[in-house]
Amino acid sequence: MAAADWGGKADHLAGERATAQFDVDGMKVAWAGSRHAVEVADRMACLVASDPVFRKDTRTMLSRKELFKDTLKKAAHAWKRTVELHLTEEEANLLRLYIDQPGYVDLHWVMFVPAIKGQGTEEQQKKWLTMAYKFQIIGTYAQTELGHGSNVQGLETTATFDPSTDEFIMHSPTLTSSKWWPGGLGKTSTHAVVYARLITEGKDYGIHGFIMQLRSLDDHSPLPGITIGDIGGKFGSGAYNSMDNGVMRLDHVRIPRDQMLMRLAQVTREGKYVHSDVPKQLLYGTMVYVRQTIVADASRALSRAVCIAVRYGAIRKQFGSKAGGPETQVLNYKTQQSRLFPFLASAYAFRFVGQWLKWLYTDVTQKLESKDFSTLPEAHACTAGLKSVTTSATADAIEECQKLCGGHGYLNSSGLPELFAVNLPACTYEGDNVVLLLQVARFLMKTVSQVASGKQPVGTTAYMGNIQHLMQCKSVVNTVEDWLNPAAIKEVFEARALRMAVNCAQNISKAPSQEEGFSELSPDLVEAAVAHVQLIIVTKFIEKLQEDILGHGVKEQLQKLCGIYALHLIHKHLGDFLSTGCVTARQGSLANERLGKLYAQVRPNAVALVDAFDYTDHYLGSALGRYDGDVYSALYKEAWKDPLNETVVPDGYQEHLRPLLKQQLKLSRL
Ligand SMILES: CCCCC/C=C\C/C=C\C/C=C\C/C=C\C/C=C\C=C\C(=O)SCCNC(=O)CCNC(=O)[C@H](O)C(C)(C)COP(=O)(O)OP(=O)(O)OC[C@H]1O[C@@H](n2cnc3c(N)ncnc32)[C@H](O)[C@@H]1OP(=O)(O)O
Ligand SMILES: Cc1cc2nc3c(=O)[nH]c(=O)nc-3n(C[C@H](O)[C@H](O)[C@H](O)COP(=O)(O)OP(=O)(O)OC[C@H]3O[C@@H](n4cnc5c(N)ncnc54)[C@H](O)[C@@H]3O)c2cc1C
Repeated sequence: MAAADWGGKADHLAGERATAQFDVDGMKVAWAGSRHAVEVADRMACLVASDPVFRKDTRTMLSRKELFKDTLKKAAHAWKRTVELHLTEEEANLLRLYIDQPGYVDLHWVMFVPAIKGQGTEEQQKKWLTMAYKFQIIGTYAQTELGHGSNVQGLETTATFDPSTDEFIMHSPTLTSSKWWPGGLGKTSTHAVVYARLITEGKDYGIHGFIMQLRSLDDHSPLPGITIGDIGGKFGSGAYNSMDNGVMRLDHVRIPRDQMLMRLAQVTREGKYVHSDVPKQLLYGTMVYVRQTIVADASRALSRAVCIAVRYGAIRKQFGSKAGGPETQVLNYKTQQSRLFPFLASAYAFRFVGQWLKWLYTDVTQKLESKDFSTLPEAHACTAGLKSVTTSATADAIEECQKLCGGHGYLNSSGLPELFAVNLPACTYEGDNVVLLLQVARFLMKTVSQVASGKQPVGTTAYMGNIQHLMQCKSVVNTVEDWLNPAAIKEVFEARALRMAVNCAQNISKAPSQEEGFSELSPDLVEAAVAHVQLIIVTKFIEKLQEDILGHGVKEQLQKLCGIYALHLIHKHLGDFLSTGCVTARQGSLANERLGKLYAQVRPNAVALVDAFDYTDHYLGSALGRYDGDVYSALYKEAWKDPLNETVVPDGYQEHLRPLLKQQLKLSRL
């Protein structure tokens, strides 16, 4: 795919590609999940790359207004192409992904539609989704308020039932109850699922979802009683500024009773509150769904950054050998490899755990449909934990990739600043990462206490059932080669995670109350949660390697990457492994030695390993990450596109620069 994009010009990376020891096409299949997935992704990526409307090379130079209009244009064109080409849902989602410009459509498809699917009755779904699927209405997800985001139960917007008219009165009683942040709310959405406190018969029943029309379908003006606007510019140029995150205040706006999403609870004509026999946590179901998709987003964002840094590292040369030989490719520096290759391994690790999480989510959804709610807590813990660990690691890695590319990485034309700015908020939206890790910790503390009372844990906490062994085992690793053994790796990750969780549980039990103990221990709990989530990622990578993986050398490369992922974590978190007694200092240094050998083995395959992500130059959007490696011509060309270069002498010369220079010249002659 990328080769087609490259159009037959000189391949400055050909030498790198020639050293690959595996079948890149086979790796593309392993990455994408199936041959079919590669094929559909290729077709959609080409469709976007070849359409001038989807150009994005000057995006960071647009004003906010121009960028927003450009986003509207792209979204409308994407919809037109979707209809004209009769794209399937899978194809349409990929088309949107490769357009690569955050916009109202994301919220419409990723949150508004799933919220109605998950929380609406069949009748409500039929009515609203029919319109949403045809884009007759545009929806958003209006939960967060100016005063509360993480604490959903603290939201203040009210929905008071009025039995005399069979309506809810939607109201923002305070400034802090203003809805604040919903994407697409600012200027685009015609409808929203609004979360508000349900009040009926004088009683507050807490947060529920309601469908509200916000704007006229004739002239787009806000409906009476609704004040609405954009919340203002955000971090970075271009980036998330294409999205109209919005503010909304409601002044006693009336909506019919049947616009309360009634799958989980209902209000009768008389105003009686009736709760269905489903857990109330299903109200949070849309967040579980989106958190699961964000793990896939994280692996994609990380792989883009790594692709840019690896290709550029192979082109960029600094310093020669002392004997006056050729200059060294910066990718050959061991420090560059030890900083970059763990990200390469993490991109693959996150991709595979994301594929597994998608499976888990589908499995839980099927169980919920048959009223089996038993796996919901685990689904919540896995989605919250993986969303948190993968997005934090990704944001940090993109920032480091900028540094790995030196000065040129700081240019917008490297693609890295925008990639960072777009993905940084993933650490916050859909749940602040620390708040989510505390949810994982809560789940772990419950599991530890269940294990103590003899209950056998299942799923991702099944390892905790092996408590007798894991609390006292010592790693058998004795040589550098022993760290190649997946069972040895898994054992130390399990022992570390369990011991950290048990330590926390024991310390909490010493506190005056469970709540005080949890609060006091929260920094440790967050670390225990990270250890548990990293164990899940390592385990799923190891399990992936047990599948049939086709293609010459593909499995061998993945084994190396799996080793790098696990061993770099042991190196990075050696304090945890040492303090919990899972490994000795000597075993820690053997792990590091093994890591160095793995980096050397991956080096000749590095460019091919990022080629396997199968990104077009359009999607990558980087002068440094081009498939053909023609970096310097691209940087040079990109510079001239800057509006500052539209004139040789800059605007402002006559008013500010010329008088200054003349004045100084006059003074010097005195
Ligand atoms: C598509 C690409 C386009 C191209 C663009 C290019 C790049 C862009 C890249 C990506 C963008 C694409 C997609 C991204 C999509 C969206 C991003 C944009 C929009 C973002 C939207 C939002 O942010 S919406 C708002 C999200 N808000 C939150 O997440 C709030 C976080 N807070 C909470 O979830 C909760 O309040 C809480 C969990 C922290 C606490 O809740 P509370 O009720 O107070 O809880 P307790 O702690 O007491 O828990 C009670 C029990 O409930 C259990 N529980 C909690 N949550 C859940 C759950 N979700 N599911 C199941 N169970 C849950 C909890 O465990 C307790 O159980 P126990 O009592 O048994 O212990
Ligand atoms: C780009 C972007 C898009 C968004 N889109 C939407 C949208 O479409 N719809 C929507 O409804 N919302 C949206 N949001 C809002 C988002 O969901 C919230 O910002 C998020 O849930 C975090 O909540 P907060 O802002 O209240 O953070 P806060 O909770 O105020 O966090 C502030 C700090 O306090 C810490 N903290 C908070 N609680 C605890 C605790 N219990 N223990 C320890 N530390 C704690 C956090 O770790 C953080 O460091 C979006 C946000 C962003 C940035």
